[in-house]
Amino acid sequence: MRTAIIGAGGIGGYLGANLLGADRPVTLIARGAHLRAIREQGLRLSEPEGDTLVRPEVTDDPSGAGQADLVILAVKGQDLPRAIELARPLVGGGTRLLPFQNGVEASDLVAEAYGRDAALTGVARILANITAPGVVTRYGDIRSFTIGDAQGRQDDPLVAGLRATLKAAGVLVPDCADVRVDQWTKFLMFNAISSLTAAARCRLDEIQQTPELWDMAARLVAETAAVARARGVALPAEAEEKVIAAMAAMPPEARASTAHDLEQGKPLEIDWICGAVARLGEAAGVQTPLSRVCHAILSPWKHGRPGG
Ligand SMILES: NC(=O)C1=CN([C@@H]2O[C@H](COP(=O)(O)OP(=O)(O)OC[C@H]3O[C@@H](n4cnc5c(N)ncnc54)[C@H](OP(=O)(O)O)[C@@H]3O)[C@@H](O)[C@H]2O)C=CC1
Ligand SMILES: CC(C)(CO)C(=O)C(=O)O
Repeated sequence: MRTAIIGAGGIGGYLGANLLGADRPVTLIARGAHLRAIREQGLRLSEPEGDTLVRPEVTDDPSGAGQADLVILAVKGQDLPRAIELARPLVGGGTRLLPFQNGVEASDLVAEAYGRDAALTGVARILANITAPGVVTRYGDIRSFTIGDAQGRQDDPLVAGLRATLKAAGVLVPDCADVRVDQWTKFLMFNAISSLTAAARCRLDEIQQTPELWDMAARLVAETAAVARARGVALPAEAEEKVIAAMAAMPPEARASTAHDLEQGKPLEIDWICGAVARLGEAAGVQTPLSRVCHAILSPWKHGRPGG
């Protein structure tokens, strides 16, 4: 399986290093100082268990890279439309494209460009980021990647083959009856912690200890669940309760990547998170007042720190 990965950060760097460590052919599409460092020194994946150094083919121009069996789209939501177009020379008749963005719309965007059969659905649960040019660091023990076809099913032989390849490379790829349900279940949690740890600029324990904020978290979970159900997603009846219990058990210092991006003055994925809940809710006739407020509060920072 020839794999191309667009975006060599937390997700793409982790998956690329694992595949390369298992001698699978991978081309990374990277840019800037990270690209130059990977080209010169290789890509280092630093994990609690130790470091792995791999020397991938790396480029910012996939036009000479040839077609791939699998293209992993591992950029932030706001960079996905550009990455989907950048993938064109990598895509042939049998190529599948696997997006891992937070939110619930990536697979549909891929399907619009390349057709529903080519688009896969991916849900990433991991804590990893670029800590220096050429270096991706993973924290803690969460690291799983739920993968299905565009409908969220895993029984397609190609999806089974792809999961087997990733599993053989050491990547955790859980069984899942409906990956779209899993994606929305993560989104229930992510919209709440992304919106609140960013908008309130605080850690999860500070949200838990502030009754007004913990109440807002529960209401954000409920809004997202209402939008999911209005769109026909078969969330189990106890989904909200389970997500709130899981949020209560998360590490006290937890903050979503949105909060880290805000602090560092980087662009925010909010159009794909609280903005998406508001937009999809409006289309489905569901009120989402808190997602709207969080999106409005964070909007001045959407393209990075205002003024620079
Ligand atoms: N990292 C994590 O722990 C988790 C991330 N996710 C989701 O996964 C998605 C990917 O996130 P993550 O891996 O953290 O993102 P990162 O920012 O760590 O990595 C993305 C990389 O892609 C690069 N990039 C963007 N556009 C292009 C392009 N056109 N050509 C080449 N390189 C490009 C970025 O470069 P530059 O820095 O120059 O923009 C960056 O190096 C997001 O939607 C995120 O929410 C989900 C679960 C956990
Ligand atoms: C919440 C978490 C860490 C889970 O993977 C995440 O997706 C993010 O912060 O981007």
